[in-house]
Amino acid sequence: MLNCLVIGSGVAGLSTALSLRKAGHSATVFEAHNGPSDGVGAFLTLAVNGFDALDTLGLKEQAAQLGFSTPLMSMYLGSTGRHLIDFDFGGTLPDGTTARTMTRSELYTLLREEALRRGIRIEHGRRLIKVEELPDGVTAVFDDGTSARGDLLVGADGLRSAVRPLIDPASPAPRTIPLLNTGGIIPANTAALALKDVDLGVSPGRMKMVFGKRCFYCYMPSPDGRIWWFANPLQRSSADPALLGQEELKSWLTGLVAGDRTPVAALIRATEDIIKPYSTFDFPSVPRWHSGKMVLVGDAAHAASPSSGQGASMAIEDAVTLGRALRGATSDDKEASLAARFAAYEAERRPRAETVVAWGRRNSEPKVRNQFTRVLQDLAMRAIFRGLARKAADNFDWLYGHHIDWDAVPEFADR
Ligand SMILES: Cc1cc2nc3c(=O)[nH]c(=O)nc-3n(C[C@H](O)[C@H](O)[C@H](O)COP(=O)(O)OP(=O)(O)OC[C@H]3O[C@@H](n4cnc5c(N)ncnc54)[C@H](O)[C@@H]3O)c2cc1C
Repeated sequence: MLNCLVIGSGVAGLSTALSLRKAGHSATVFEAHNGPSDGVGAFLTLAVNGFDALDTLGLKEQAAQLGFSTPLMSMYLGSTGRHLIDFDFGGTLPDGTTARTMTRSELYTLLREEALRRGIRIEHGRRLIKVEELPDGVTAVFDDGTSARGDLLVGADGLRSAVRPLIDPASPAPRTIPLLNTGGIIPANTAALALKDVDLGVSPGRMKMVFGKRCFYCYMPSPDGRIWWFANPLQRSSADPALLGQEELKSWLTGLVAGDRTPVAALIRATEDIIKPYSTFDFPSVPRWHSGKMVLVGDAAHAASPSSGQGASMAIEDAVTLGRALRGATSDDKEASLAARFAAYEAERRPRAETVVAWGRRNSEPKVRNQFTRVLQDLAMRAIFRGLARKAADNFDWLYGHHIDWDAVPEFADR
């Protein structure tokens, strides 16, 4: 058995702690926030590959009750309102589970409660500032002057990881993506009143994605009457959008979508609390995911653009793979054995995670988005769009519908 210190209580940290427990180890999670933290953004869509990975932690059934099923995406051109194509959001598992959209707190609460149920301690208000590597383990030092001893340390501390530079001081800084993000959720009662004559053009379970000229946006109704939306403005405002008040924010955003033939302006107006636009980031490539007794998971290792819709699912896949790589390890093992296990984990995860990062980045460039829109218009005019787009739809499957046969992934001992 190993005594594992997990830094960060996001989706990566909590699922890694669960996976390590499942592998027979003890795990303690240390979180910088004073209380439970639900991360940035109001909601996320968990794709089928995320559910597949959760299944190995025994959580798929509960997770499949969260939020609402979102199996389909429909794409539209904002300027003409033209419907382009419907995509299957990465398939359906044999038992009928599809991608689901949920609030972050729903997913985090599920993971936290399961962690506590399995005897995992979550300690809040413990910000890691230093790690001392010892011949027989590690000591994590926190900013409140306390410390903790363990056999190994997992950096699940997100985009601005404190563990990453300890593993490799030359590791790059996060890259800003030219993609602002904003959005909101309209409660059912507001939606029923303010939007009663508005035709959304989609029903629950279908995410409507619109390529506007100056803004890319998505919205979807949930079965309980709420309406969820997010927007990526492709043009900056003259003032820093993060400093805009709600009314200024509404008029900037409605200006960006003016002329689009969709009801998004009404959605923006009906939202009481629009999320302040914030910049988004990714990493080109983190040279080393592990060193000595430290290893990275989740965004700390491979933050991808939100436009990939995959960061949370990738984090869960990491967690499961690391747990498998550490199965059977003990605190008596030599350091070389731990290094080999970490290397096996990294070899399994790096290619897929970095493909997602690269793919997300490509989709985040406004230039590419505009070109994509033009190409789509062009293809539509030539009336061969549908055939080609169907091919493109197949291309989504490697990402969202990717099914890892976890039983076939060799555990470390089998390699
Ligand atoms: C706008 C937006 C939309 C997104 N939409 C989706 C989506 O639809 N689907 C999807 O799968 N993914 C989505 N993602 C990506 C997803 O949110 C992230 O990939 C995922 O949350 C990463 O989880 P994590 O646990 O690695 O990092 P985080 O969630 O960042 O968690 C890291 C934790 O570590 C803590 N921490 C940091 N430093 C320290 C320290 N020194 N000591 C102790 N604790 C520390 C932090 O407080 C935090 O709680 C989206 C991201 C954004 C920004």
